[in-house]
Amino acid sequence: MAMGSCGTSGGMAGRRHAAMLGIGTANPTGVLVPQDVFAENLFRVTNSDHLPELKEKLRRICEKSGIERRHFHLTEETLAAHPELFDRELPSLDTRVDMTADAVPKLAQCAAAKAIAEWGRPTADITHLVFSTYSACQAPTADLRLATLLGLRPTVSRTMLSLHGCYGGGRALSLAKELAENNRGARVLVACSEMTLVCFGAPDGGNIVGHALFGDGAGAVVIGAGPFLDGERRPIFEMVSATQTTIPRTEHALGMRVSGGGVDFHLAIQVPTLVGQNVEQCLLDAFRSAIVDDDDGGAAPPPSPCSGNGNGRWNDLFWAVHPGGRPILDNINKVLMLEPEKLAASRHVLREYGNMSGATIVFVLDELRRGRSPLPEWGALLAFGPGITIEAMVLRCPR
Ligand SMILES: CC(C)(COP(=O)(O)OP(=O)(O)OC[C@H]1O[C@@H](n2cnc3c(N)ncnc32)[C@H](O)[C@@H]1OP(=O)(O)O)[C@@H](O)C(=O)NCCC(=O)NCCSC(=O)/C=C/c1ccc(O)cc1
Repeated sequence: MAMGSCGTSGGMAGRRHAAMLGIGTANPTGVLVPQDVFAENLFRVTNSDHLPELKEKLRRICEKSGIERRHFHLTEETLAAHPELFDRELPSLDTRVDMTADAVPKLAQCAAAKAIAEWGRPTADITHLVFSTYSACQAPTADLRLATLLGLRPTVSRTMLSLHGCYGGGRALSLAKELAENNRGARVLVACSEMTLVCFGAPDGGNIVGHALFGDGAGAVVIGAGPFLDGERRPIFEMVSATQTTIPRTEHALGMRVSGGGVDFHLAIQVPTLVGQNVEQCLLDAFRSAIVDDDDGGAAPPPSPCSGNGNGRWNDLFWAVHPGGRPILDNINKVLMLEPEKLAASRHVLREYGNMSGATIVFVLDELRRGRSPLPEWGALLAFGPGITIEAMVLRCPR
């Protein structure tokens, strides 16, 4: 069924949408843990084998997670040298802050170097940096360290997003779109770098799902709006419109809190249902605010939700959905009546890396553009996190 159009809202002649010009991802090279031995390993290295029922529960959760392997910065050797990282009785925040201060921006550097190389222009042409992480515990913050590692200009305009969790990547991309479209010639580097060592601890009833889900990784994207410069590659995805929605009265459902033992997080069992119940309205709002790029010489207008009832029509799009957890993808699939392959990129990233919080959405975008078959012209990006906040973006794959 073709997406129709019945007059898109707010066509704006001459408007140039920001576009992604380079994408890079990176994972720590140290530890790759297969999910089927994760529970066994975790209980052994944290001296928790006296809790067999909890271990069995983690094993059950791992089996249902849709994850096959995850990368971690933290090694068994480091844990052996720092028992405070798994003994909640011992203060460990200093250790975590010291360890992440360098490791988080260095992982971001690996992803950013790839994104910049693909973009094709000198690093000095980056004008803005937006950095997102849940490991930001000190100032000067990780964005400055990354700027130094990459050799960005001292005039680069930096913004740090901290503790946004899994919607951090979506928020950073949305902010970069605004910066690129409203500052002529701006080239914005988005970097998201997430490391579980800031929240790692011995398993207890409260954090068991997080242990099964989260992994370490970094994603980076260079974003700019036309006119494009010599040497710049063809836009990968245009960022046509973006919305942020907070689901009312769901503050309790997802959260993080810095304590003496690191960052504690909380994931309510209702999160997949809440996301499923609210996602279609967020998408309708995002598509309503999409603007026709009249400059694009005959480009089709964005699909308009006012010309149909939504369901089924969503299959005309490509999908970049943050794989927060397997049931979240299942619920979105069901609510939007998507064909199974529509979420294949999200499921692939979940399977190969787990949930890398804000960085994950960059992995999904990277996976999508590497796919064998051509993508539909229009697509949707979704990311979720504490709030519950849903970031939605209408994307266009230039022809
Ligand atoms: C793999 C799970 C855990 C289980 O699969 P299932 O299909 O729901 O299976 P079951 O319904 O049989 O549940 C298996 C067990 O897991 C338990 N469980 C099922 N969700 C739960 C639950 N949130 N609590 C605590 N027990 C549970 C459930 O009660 C059950 O326990 P038991 O009967 O003893 O086997 C699945 O529910 C899942 O992936 N849930 C996580 C979804 C989720 O909230 N994702 C986070 C989205 S937001 C985001 O991406 C990041 C936020 C973030 C936040 C902080 C940070 O630092 C960084 C990032």
